[in-house]
Amino acid sequence: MVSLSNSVLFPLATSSGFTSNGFSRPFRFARTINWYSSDKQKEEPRNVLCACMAPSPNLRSEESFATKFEDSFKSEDLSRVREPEGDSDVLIECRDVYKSFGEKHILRGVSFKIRHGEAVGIIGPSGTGKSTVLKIMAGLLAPDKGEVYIRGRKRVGLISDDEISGLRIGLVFQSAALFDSLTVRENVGFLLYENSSMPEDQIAKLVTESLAAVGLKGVEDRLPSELSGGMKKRVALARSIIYDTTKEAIEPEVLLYDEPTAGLDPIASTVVEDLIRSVHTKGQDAVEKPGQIASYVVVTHQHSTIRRAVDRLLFLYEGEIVWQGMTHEFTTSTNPIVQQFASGNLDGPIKY
Ligand SMILES: Nc1ncnc2c1ncn2[C@@H]1O[C@H](COP(=O)(O)OP(=O)(O)OP(=O)(O)O)[C@@H](O)[C@H]1O
Repeated sequence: MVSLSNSVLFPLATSSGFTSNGFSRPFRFARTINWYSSDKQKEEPRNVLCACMAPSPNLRSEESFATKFEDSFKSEDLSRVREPEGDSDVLIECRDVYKSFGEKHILRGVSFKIRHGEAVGIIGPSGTGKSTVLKIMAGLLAPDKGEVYIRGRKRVGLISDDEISGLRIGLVFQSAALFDSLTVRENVGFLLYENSSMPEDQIAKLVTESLAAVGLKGVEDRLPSELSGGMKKRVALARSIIYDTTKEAIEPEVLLYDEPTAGLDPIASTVVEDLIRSVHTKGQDAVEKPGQIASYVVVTHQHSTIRRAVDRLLFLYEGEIVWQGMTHEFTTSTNPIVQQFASGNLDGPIKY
């Protein structure tokens, strides 16, 4: 399976199954594709893999989830935070994860769990490693030390074809790096064109519906270069929510959004935030239904995104999760790091 430029959906991927053009099947689009994973890292076009695994789901209802978290994260001091009992609904867990780039020690013992039904935000100062955490969760980067568990099973290194399907993880990258030589229709429908047996007119219909869901109409035949930055982001989101409707049941899916509203005007941000909420299906409704986002994680700096699209927050600072709590607890926190970040004050423990 293939991951795409700005949005990625990756049920199963094989490190060995890719051809020289980066795709495991004869490629329908003959034009050259350049893919860059982010603005920060202009990289060579590359193959990105993904996928997942896991035991059969034993997932709890939305109600029990909500109750657990209300109870569990009242306290903001990490040493006092109680973990909810039972881990049967944990979809992704990072346990004591370390990651360095050369001399830069970015992550220094990051631990957290993403449970079925959750809408989690990761916040923290710039350059603190939030995108790195997402890439490690997605299996695009391997931790130097520590473990990533996908539905209770330890992932070994990067994603590989040895793994058993059981959870789809999608990553919507920070930049709007669509395939520049493909039309919007081809970009949004890419996975279906390449990996499904759906007829092209059916895919085209789904593309139009996905675009409509993000507030775009009549752009199917345009190239990315003919779109504004905000429109490109929305096209990428449309691609992240499209799915094969001919499948009866698939694994639950976790979507990871890297700054989905950065650079958008306030109204476009609201459209995207509401879309993120709308594709999220909690509880039993999300179990083994195609196209349902069981949980999602958003890296963001935007207050509106935190308010509208996130229920629980993880605060990453100096390589560790220094605070976590429900969104409504963020602004009333007495943690000096959180207080400084929430107020934007120059004085405080965070030094720039
Ligand atoms: N592939 C890489 N090679 C070298 N350094 C990297 C790589 N990826 C990230 N970094 C560095 O790791 C640090 C953390 O980057 P990351 O993008 O995860 O931070 P972030 O918290 O998401 O930042 P921002 O909020 O500004 O987007 C930065 O100093 C970045 O330059």
